[in-house]
Amino acid sequence: MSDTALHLNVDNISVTYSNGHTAIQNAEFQLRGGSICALLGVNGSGKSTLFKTIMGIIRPTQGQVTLDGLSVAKALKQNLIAYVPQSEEVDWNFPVLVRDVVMMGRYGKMSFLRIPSKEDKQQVAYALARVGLTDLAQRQIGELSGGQKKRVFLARALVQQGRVMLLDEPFTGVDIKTENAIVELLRQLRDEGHLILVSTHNIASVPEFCDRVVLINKTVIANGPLETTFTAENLENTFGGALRNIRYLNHNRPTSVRLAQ
Ligand SMILES: Nc1ncnc2c1ncn2[C@@H]1O[C@H](COP(=O)(O)OP(=O)(O)OP(=O)(O)O)[C@@H](O)[C@H]1O
Repeated sequence: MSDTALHLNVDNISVTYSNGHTAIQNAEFQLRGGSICALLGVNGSGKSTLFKTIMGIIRPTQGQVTLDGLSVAKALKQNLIAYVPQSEEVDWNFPVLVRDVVMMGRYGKMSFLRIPSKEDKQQVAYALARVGLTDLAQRQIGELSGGQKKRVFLARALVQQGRVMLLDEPFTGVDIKTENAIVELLRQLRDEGHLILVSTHNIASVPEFCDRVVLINKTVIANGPLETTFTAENLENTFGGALRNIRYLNHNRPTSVRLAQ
């Protein structure tokens, strides 16, 4: 990893919603570019809240998030962060074409008139090809399958060319072929120096493509390289009774994990 790799610093943040509920308390970890990190935790453990805080959608009540020393607001202005939200957070009835949703990822690079340049159009075409959606560019987003919808937002994040990519449950509702295609794309982005933070409930797939893990339950239970952090003990501390069928390999590292229904 080069010295120029980007640094994401989550510095002792706490987040309390307006109803008084504290979703994150004293969470702290650091990540660097050129890695794929899994964000793991039970339902309601604060994963989406953490993403939204890193994206500047929610302000922490304590602590701060910085990227290469920049505040989130400044990092966003420089288009450093791209976000692939959970599907439920998107209004799929909004009448807009696939191509236009992807073009939204270029808005930060356009003048206020938002007239796409040749470069903008080329980037959109390239991103659509990279996620295998070229043939669906003229479709309304509401007319896509679950997996295709995910890929539209991946393409939008790609054209933004952010150095940090946050993916909230990118594998939910997608078939195995699409999951493999997304994983391959994430690997390529990692190799290009991007920092990928991905929340997933598919714990069994984590060792296949992640180099690091952050385990959370309101606060950070453990974080670090896969080899030392993705351990049965840490997973049990994070998921408790929800874990079943852990098969252990060397070094106490699970090779196969299934969550109880
Ligand atoms: N807008 C909100 N106002 C109040 N509480 C909220 C709000 N959004 C989330 N919460 C609460 O904050 C906690 C963390 O929620 P969050 O959505 O971050 O969890 P998550 O780990 O992403 O869950 P999941 O795996 O189910 O997507 C939960 O207890 C949730 O009920």
